Amino acid sequence: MKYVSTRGQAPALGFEEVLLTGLARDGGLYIPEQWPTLWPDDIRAMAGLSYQDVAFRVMSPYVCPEISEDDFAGLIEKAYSTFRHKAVVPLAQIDSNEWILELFHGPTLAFKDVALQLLGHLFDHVLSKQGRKITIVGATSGDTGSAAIDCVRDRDCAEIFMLHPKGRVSEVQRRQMTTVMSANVHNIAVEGTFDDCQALVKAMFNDLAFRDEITLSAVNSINWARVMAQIVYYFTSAVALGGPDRKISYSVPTGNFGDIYAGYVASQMGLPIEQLVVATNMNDILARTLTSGDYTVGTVQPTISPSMDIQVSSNFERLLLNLYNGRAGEVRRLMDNLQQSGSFTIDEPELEKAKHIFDALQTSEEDTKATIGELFKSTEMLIDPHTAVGVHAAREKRRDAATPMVTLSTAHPAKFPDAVEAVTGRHPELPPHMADLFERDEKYDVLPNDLGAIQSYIRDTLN
Ligand SMILES: Cc1ncc(COP(=O)(O)O)c(C=O)c1O
Ligand SMILES: N[C@@H](CCOP(=O)(O)O)C(=O)O
Repeated sequence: MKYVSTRGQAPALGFEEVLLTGLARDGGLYIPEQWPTLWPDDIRAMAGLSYQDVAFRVMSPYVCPEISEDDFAGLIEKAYSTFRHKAVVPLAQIDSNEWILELFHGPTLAFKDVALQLLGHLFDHVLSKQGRKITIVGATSGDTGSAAIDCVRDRDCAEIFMLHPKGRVSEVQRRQMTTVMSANVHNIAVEGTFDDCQALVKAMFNDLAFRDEITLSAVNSINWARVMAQIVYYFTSAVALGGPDRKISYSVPTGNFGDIYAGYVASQMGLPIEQLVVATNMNDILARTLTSGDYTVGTVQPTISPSMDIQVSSNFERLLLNLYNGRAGEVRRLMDNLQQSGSFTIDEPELEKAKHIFDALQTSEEDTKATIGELFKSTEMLIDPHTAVGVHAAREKRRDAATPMVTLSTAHPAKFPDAVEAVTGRHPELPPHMADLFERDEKYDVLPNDLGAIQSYIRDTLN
């Protein structure tokens, strides 16, 4: 499989180089040259298989034979052995024909573990084969950070620098990152928003001399391998609910558009998906764009679902290339507009194409809280605020009550205890391996939102 940049001006790469490269050298994101197809019989044959077996069938066309089938199957086994649920991502029914897909049973209690536990093993495998070391620089609004740190902590092959927006992640999220004392882990609280952190990371990738000097790699969803691993759970959940002989709809709490883009890829590979609902909080740039075509960057507003407090949504660029049928010149035109004026407009035919499968809704803080409360009352289930945004949008935007609707439950409620307790009166408990989180020492540095300052910090730490 070859991968090409969304902007069409970087070399095509194989899987291993895409894994290590992160952002393409022309500023674009890598995607596969074509989608592998899984035919209805291939999908039907997934019924009753373990998550690991389905993961192999879905991902191996992207990875093998560059990594041998045996090695890849072994990496998958190791990656999902750390999950607390045998099904890895179980489904829970919340109403008639309505489900949540629990993606938070990994070590750091968020859906990011599903991809990042695998990424850690892929990095190890490829880097030891090539005898190389990398420096990872990532940006987090709370969840990618701890999941990425967990997957590379104490490994010789990587140093990791994680940028989070100071004061804008939950205390549990911050402590999950800053209480890791491993020598290869470096946390930086940036005086800015998540968008600032992400822009700093992209600027480091676009500084080609710097990126080569430190052998820069990515753990954010700009890395194709992140998206790839997230495709799998659309297949496992659809098959459990009668796919491919029945269409399934999904509602996905959305920020950087990685998780829902993985659903779009699943549909392109052959999974019959009726509808993908883009569920945003008050930071509604994606809901606005998919309604009117106008992508205009606004100011980030803090919410009770902080991991989605994002305006500049990285993976939307991947969808644009698909909507424009691979015409990278069109993506460059839109991205140039974005850089120059802070906005772009999707052309009408491409917007219509998107609307075939995507619906979108912005959920207010009040509706988020009401959904947490309502679900607790009707099912005794505690859900986190991100999941609540998804459930609310699922209920408002559902096209057909006969089609099963699955909301991706992206984080454990104990990551956001204050918001959940305020509504339900019930304190969601952290699992035993994190029970002493609030007693652990923290280690992090605070830096200004300044590229030079952060590059110097990274250079000084590495030397
Ligand atoms: C808990 C949670 N839900 C939803 C999202 C949104 O996912 P994506 O950025 O892939 O759209 C994030 C982070 O991005 C998250 O941490
Ligand atoms: N919500 C994310 C933001 C980063 O998104 P990513 O999927 O591109 O890593 C977070 O929790 O850090």
